[in-house]
Amino acid sequence: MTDQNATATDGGSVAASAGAGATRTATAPDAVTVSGVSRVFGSRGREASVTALDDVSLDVAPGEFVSLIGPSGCGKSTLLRLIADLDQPSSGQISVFGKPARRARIDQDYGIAFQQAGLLPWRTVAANIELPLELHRVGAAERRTRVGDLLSLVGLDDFGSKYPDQLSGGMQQRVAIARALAESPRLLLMDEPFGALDEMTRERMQNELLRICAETDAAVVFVTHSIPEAVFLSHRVVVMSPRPGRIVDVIPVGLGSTADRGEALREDAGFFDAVGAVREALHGHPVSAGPATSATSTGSAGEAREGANLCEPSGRPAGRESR
Ligand SMILES: Nc1ncnc2c1ncn2[C@@H]1O[C@H](COP(=O)(O)OP(=O)(O)OP(=O)(O)O)[C@@H](O)[C@H]1O
Repeated sequence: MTDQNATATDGGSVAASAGAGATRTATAPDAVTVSGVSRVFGSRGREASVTALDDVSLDVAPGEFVSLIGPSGCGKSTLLRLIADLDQPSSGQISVFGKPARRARIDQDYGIAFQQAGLLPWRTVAANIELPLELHRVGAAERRTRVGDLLSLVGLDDFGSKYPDQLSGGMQQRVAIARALAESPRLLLMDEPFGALDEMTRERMQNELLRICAETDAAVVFVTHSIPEAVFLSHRVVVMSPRPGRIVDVIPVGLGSTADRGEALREDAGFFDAVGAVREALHGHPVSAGPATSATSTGSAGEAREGANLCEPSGRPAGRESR
């Protein structure tokens, strides 16, 4: 595993190559490879065209947790949709586990969870979770077993027969995550899945997501506006510029494996250092690398904590290259 990272491309954007914290073998393809991808939305009538993404390159290793963060409209959701094959790039290539994105979608190589849980209100919790299995003609007995396992995994054993409107927002989101995991994907694509939750529920969900990732070893591409959330969850935080969206910095978070992360991390000095580093990068002042020590140079824990209160969290930068 390389220690990350990021290399400047001709256009000034940063190519983020898979790295820290995940297990890469010589033969396994990356979970996600985005190469020189741009997305230009066409003009309508008198409206000018919109370049949502410009020359974005990003690799995500198997089992790696990568967050995308950047100002509103910088193309985070667009990038996630391209990876999920819900939209096509104007130029560049995307592969998922070495396959074209379309093939990966057909093969159900990934699960998706968005900000709105998107549950079907007329189906019970169990029936929502088993929907992807039903669509792929998995037998009833196997579906029942799998749904039972998933309900346990997300801590909803007693709620399988309830309907979505009988659950809290956090519980609904857990159902959506269970559904995304139904086919044991090796990759999860998550677009602000906790954005609508209160802070306490959100932190609990973050803990659960880490536990689930540790258990399933899935890679995750996670869109968020919260720096602390990105830092707490990720092996690397990818920082994007205002439109046209480019990757301007990639910050490795050296806070250990997903399995080792717990509540105590939120008070860890390394966490605040990493929050500070991401915040600086977001404000256009990427901090030069250096393992652990360089993180200290991003500002005091107190300053970083202030940054966290402004919007975000995560781990100690383990050394990176930037533009
Ligand atoms: N279907 C579309 N047609 C035209 N423009 C689009 C379309 N989808 C996205 N855009 C534009 O592309 C840009 C990037 O949008 P996107 O939703 O990816 O940003 P984002 O970073 O996810 O924003 P936010 O953080 O606010 O969710 C925006 O300017 C948006 O208006």
